[in-house]
Amino acid sequence: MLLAIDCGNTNTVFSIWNGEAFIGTWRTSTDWQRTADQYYVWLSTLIKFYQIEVDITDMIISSTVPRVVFNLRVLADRYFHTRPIVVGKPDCLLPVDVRVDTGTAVGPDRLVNTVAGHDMYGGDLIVVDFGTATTFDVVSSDGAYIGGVIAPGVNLSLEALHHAAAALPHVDIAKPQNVIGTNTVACMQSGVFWGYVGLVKEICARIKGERAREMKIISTGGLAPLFQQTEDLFDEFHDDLTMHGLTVIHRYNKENN
Ligand SMILES: Nc1ncnc2c1ncn2[C@@H]1O[C@H](COP(=O)(O)OP(=O)(O)O)[C@@H](O)[C@H]1O
Ligand SMILES: CC(C)(COP(=O)(O)O)[C@@H](O)C(=O)NCCC(=O)O
Ligand SMILES: [K+]
Repeated sequence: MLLAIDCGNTNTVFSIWNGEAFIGTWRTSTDWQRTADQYYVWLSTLIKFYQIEVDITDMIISSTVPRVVFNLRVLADRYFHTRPIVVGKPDCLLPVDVRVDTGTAVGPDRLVNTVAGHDMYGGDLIVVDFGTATTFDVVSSDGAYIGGVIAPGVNLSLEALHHAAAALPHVDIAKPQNVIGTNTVACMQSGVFWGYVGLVKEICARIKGERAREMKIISTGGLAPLFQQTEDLFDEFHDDLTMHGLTVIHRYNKENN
């Protein structure tokens, strides 16, 4: 069985797969100081709670936080006696090309999203991932990652308002009923939510313009469901796109490495 780990700047998601069959998924906050022993206690407790038969033989990691990889490697070695594939490392093969400026270290999550998008939807794609940051990954007709856009994340934008302005409270994001807010919280939610709708529309339109072609827009990430509530920003929504990409990359490395 495969343990696939997607570590973002906010959350780390563990998923277990038996070939193509999905077994289970659990989420913890990202903390580079968490040790291999702590991960194992947490994971084995959940597996026991759900009464799942698990035999992990393989592990693949994508991490936007380089420091967490050390303890995840120890987890693989000590508890599962396996050497993990780490996306972005030279010994991890990718089934797609990466066409960016020399020396650019593309976020591994963006590479994984590209592979998943290409596997599921072919080419000419824009993958929008609403995580800590909001990323737009542009996928060419042959499935290559050819660049994209990085914008501040939705929660990050709300946090920035709260931190910089003494009278603005901490606010959770929600879709506001109206654009004109009649209280502070509604005003802040409106600015970020509708501002984001505009940001997504404008950036996607300009990407399509620059590429001079129609492109399919796919959304994923923790906050993607929020924007599913608004008028057709996206052609597809895929909750666990990144996890799917990790299984594809794992299989590709098993077959070719
Ligand atoms: N179901 C949810 N409802 C509300 N906020 C969420 C949910 N899941 C994640 N978030 C928030 O969305 C943001 C992005 O989450 P996530 O996609 O896990 O980020 P990352 O991949 O960067 O760790 C975080 O600020 C997180 O707190
Ligand atoms: C842009 C990101 C911070 C997004 O990370 P996330 O929101 O998923 O935690 C991550 O992909 C990253 O660190 N990228 C490196 C720079 C690049 O992709 O060009
Ligand atoms: K992201």
